[in-house]
Amino acid sequence: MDERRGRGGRPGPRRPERGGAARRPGGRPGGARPRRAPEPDAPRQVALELLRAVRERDAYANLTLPALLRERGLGGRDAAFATELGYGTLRGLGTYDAVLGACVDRPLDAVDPPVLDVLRLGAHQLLAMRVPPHAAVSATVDLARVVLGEGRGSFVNAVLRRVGRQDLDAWVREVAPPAERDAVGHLSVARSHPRWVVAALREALAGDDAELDALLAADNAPAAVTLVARPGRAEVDELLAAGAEPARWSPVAAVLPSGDPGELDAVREGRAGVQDEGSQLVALALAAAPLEGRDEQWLDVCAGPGGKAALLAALAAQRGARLLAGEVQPHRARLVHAVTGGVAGAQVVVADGRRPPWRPGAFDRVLVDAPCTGLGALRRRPEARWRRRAEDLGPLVALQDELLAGALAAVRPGGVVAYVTCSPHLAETRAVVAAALRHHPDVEQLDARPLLPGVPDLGPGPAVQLWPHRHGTDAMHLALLRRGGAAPPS
Ligand SMILES: C[S@@+](CC[C@H](N)C(=O)[O-])C[C@H]1O[C@@H](n2cnc3c(N)ncnc32)[C@H](O)[C@@H]1O
Repeated sequence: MDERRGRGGRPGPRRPERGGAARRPGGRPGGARPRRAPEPDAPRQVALELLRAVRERDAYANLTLPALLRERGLGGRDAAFATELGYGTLRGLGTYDAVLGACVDRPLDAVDPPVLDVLRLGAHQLLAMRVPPHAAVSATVDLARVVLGEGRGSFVNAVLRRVGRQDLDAWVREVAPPAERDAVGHLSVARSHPRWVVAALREALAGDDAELDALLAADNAPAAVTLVARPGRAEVDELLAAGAEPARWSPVAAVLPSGDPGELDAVREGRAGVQDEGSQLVALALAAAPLEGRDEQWLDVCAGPGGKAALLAALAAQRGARLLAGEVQPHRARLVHAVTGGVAGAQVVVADGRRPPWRPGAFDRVLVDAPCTGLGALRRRPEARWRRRAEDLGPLVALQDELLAGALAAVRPGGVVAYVTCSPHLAETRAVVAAALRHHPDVEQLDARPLLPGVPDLGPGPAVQLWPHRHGTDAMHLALLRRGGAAPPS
């Protein structure tokens, strides 16, 4: 099929309706109307601009989309539609490209990238949204005509008509390798994750393919907006009174079912914040870890942008302890300052956790929330799975090893280090901890599971592994390590 062939499109002007049938304006008596370009459909245009920004500028979708919505003045249902279309298309790219590959008679990388963006948007509407098929095709073709020109419009029309000939399940049966022959390849296409990511998650789930399927499906669903009431500064009841609902696990969490969290007083005033429940649970676990002797100085080695630092600083202040938050990037250190600034004893310093300015052995509790692949937070970052490469692992693991060694040097004998990643990848979790235990014979790993009271299915221990499909949280990993030796007097 040639995208430049023919001048397709429908006769006469049409206004694409979001989610509904294309509507014809009232006809004029007496014959032909001059041909007009279709009117732009703002939510679809916004979704298309989002795809382009991610593709061309490596933009972060979760930062770009809100700005585009503001710029276009979109709110309410239009904003929700643009969000579902843009984020859903980015998440589903792997599946949609496999389908489109069967509908276009050339390799997809020979299709102009802007045309491919439009085709992907059309495929998402046809295969995963409740948009009537004729409206999905006509509104997307109109978008192509407005943005790319008439000839591209007829190419898009022809391809999307092929896509629409069967539903998603039928397409997956046709284009994915059979699960019996290639389970990883099948799930990679069916659940739209890169093959190396599926293989890594499968290993982390000990090869249980039913659980793996549930995890990959959970990655494709938007995460709930979870709030944290920072202890001593806000109460969960205040969040509930403002429209939030009780959360499942964290005693300081509430879930906001709809609306802008920035409109809640407690969030605007920094007494509460937006934070995944898994992140809350690992910070609460570090604060609750049993400790002999002094409990005055806490350290967060990798604090930016500051979600866990804000919670730890509040918990420390309640007990008369103080948090020092380190962060290597100055602009991220400023973000940490913004969320911890009002808390007694909290301090922020720009520092490299591998060559830190603080005294060895000075801290009683240390958090190292290490930079990682982020494979546990794919629900929140629609494009992240396509951006990460398996080759990123080596340098990240080397950095994680060094940062954990730095944290173990910073903690006093008898003190506790929490090693945390928002990735369940075994190379970033179990292997990093095993290497640290090998290199530090005086360090013992504690069973972290009892420190998350009431949370089931945390894995075989001693580390904790949370999962989106089991707990509704990001896939946070927590290992708790205690440095040996006699505790200093309190
Ligand atoms: C996973 S994020 C931490 C998230 C943070 N704990 C929170 O809850 O908001 C990792 C952070 O480590 C920082 N980082 C990377 N290398 C570092 C280093 N060598 N020393 C200190 N911080 C580092 C990154 O800039 C990033 O802000």
